[in-house]
Amino acid sequence: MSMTVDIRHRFGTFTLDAGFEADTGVTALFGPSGAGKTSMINAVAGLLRPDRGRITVDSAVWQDDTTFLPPHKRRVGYVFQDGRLFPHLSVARNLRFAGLHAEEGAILDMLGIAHLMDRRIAALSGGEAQRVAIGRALLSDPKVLLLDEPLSALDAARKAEILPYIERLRDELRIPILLVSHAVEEVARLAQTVIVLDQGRITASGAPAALLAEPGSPMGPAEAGTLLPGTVGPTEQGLTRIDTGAGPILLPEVTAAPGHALRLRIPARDVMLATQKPEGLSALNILAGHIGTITAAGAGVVDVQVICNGVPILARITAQSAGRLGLCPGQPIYAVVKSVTLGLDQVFA
Ligand SMILES: Nc1ncnc2c1ncn2[C@@H]1O[C@H](COP(=O)(O)OP(=O)(O)OP(=O)(O)O)[C@@H](O)[C@H]1O
Repeated sequence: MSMTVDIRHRFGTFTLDAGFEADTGVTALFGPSGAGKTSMINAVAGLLRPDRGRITVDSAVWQDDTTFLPPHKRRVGYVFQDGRLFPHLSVARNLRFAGLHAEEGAILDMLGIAHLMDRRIAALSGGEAQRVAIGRALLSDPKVLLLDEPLSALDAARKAEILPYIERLRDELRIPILLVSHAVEEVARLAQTVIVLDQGRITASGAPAALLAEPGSPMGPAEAGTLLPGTVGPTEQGLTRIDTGAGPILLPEVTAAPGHALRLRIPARDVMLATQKPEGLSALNILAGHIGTITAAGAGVVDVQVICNGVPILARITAQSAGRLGLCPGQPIYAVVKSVTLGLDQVFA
């Protein structure tokens, strides 16, 4: 299944003018507050009627110059930031409001909420309530699932609890999922494709790893970094070795079992460079490589791509340091990764 969205709409001085295609899986709409993310998904849901637009889902036209399907004729599941459930009613009653569906059991299992049916919404954790809200959206058998910052109201522990369920939806539902988010960690973990919106326009799109690895990243210069696939190795003295293409990386104990595949996020600002192999350093991870590109990444800073065994790692240093060290492409270099910055919140499957 796939959808195409192309919208132009004016709110006073703000103009939304953006188009994209989304396939099965998660497409993230990413950008700062006021960029137009919610307006985009509201237009998909039919809650906003854009001045001009064309929206198609598979072969069905939801909007074009002569058509505008009202919201109830669009097969969308919409999950709002705050869930919008009826707090005084049970989970079962809340779900019934969406109507019954033959695959109900499978959806409840997929979200891990089957055992919560008799509980009142008010007695659920924030994460459980959001899973119920997603369940309610799915029970209408939508062609497209819209998630508007579904995790933003949750604390870190609840976020961690719900993320695997959203990953299951991504992997098992055969429909496009549009995820509105301004959290890089979330997008990096969940999305196959990121659409970066700024002031109503698309400024970049692509796989999160590719966008983050671009010097001065279009997802925000402060976010530039590396998403590095790895495999969990042995744990010794509280440190787990992750084997990556760029070399082994040590992390404070990782709970995933040896052999488990995961990805590390290494923010460019947490990587230092040394022209000689450092000795007597508290940082544990020193990767040998050579310099690929050196690109200006904002006022007084450069992003240096270090190629380690063919794998690029991004380092953010001051332009002054780059000059002082005499860095140039092709030069042998050591990337020093401060292991303390690789917390478990940045390690995910
Ligand atoms: N109904 C409306 N009337 C007038 N202006 C609106 C309306 N809805 C949205 N806007 C404006 O359109 C712009 C985009 O808003 P939108 O909510 O789509 O952004 P967003 O990226 O989702 O932001 P946030 O992350 O804060 O939710 C903002 O400048 C907002 O003030």
